[in-house]
Amino acid sequence: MIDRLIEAIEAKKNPTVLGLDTRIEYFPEKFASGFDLTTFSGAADGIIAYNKALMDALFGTVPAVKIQLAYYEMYGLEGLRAFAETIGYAKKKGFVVMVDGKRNDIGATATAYAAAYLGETPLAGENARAFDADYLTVNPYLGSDGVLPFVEACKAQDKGIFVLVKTSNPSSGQLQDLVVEGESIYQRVGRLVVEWGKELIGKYGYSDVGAVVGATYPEQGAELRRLLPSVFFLVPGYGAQGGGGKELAGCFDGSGRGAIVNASRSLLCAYKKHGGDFDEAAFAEAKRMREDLAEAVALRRERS
Ligand SMILES: O=c1ccn([C@@H]2O[C@H](COP(=O)(O)O)[C@@H](O)[C@H]2O)c(=O)[nH]1
Repeated sequence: MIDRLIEAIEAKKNPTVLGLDTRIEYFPEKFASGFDLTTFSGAADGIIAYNKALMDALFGTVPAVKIQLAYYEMYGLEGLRAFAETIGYAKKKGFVVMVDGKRNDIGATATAYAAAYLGETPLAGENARAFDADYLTVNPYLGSDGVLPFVEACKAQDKGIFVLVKTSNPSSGQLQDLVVEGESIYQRVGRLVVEWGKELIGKYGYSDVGAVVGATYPEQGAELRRLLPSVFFLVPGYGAQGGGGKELAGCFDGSGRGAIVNASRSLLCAYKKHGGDFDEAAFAEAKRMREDLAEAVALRRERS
């Protein structure tokens, strides 16, 4: 999977993920008036239409989408309908599809999560795909037996995972920065990620088992880039959380690979900044973000 992700980024010359954390409060008034937003079903129809319009506007320039499950679960079964339809449409448009669910549990249950998002669910006599994502985010807190079922699914199905290593939120350091046996927890998790992914290295030297590294901690991003040369980064925290610009140079490697950067609210609500229609404004913001990241990559190349 990782080779396909890298090639998609290179085809679009853009290491950006469109984050589909879509909620009805983001809809501009004119768009909102087309749906019955007093019901889950109307909200789901609106979310599907909003996502499709954004994907239609951005598929030529952005290689991947990240669908944040929480924003679909909050609309109940209808939200899951919107989630499934968004995955289907994203695939039709050629996006690499990441699901941000931060899943984990004991091994047996992790196997069920892996079947749900990356693999196949056994039915009487045959298997079927529930939600056919390319990538899933995974929480490492339960240790190896909670992660290996996802790694097995990556192997069997040519999929990928991003394991939480250094998250973008303000209190991420409360546990992740604790020093244990001479290294921080996030460094230790990073080393485990290398271990988990060592049999899944693709032709560019990166593994299907990647890491989530927050844009809001650029120093740790650069440190982890040096420590974990085979680990590809999903970098959330751009825009609305304050991350971005040349600070992100250290997340990339000397050839400009190694990371893809997510932006959700700054693209979903770009019309509030740029004016005009929400899809056109998202396109303008995606172009600006691509230029911003191109500067970060150029700086990284200069330094190598
Ligand atoms: O460390 C992390 C891990 C995941 N996220 C998720 O990424 C997006 C960010 O949304 P923005 O609107 O661009 O801030 C959201 O789905 C988070 O749950 C993260 O932010 N940090």
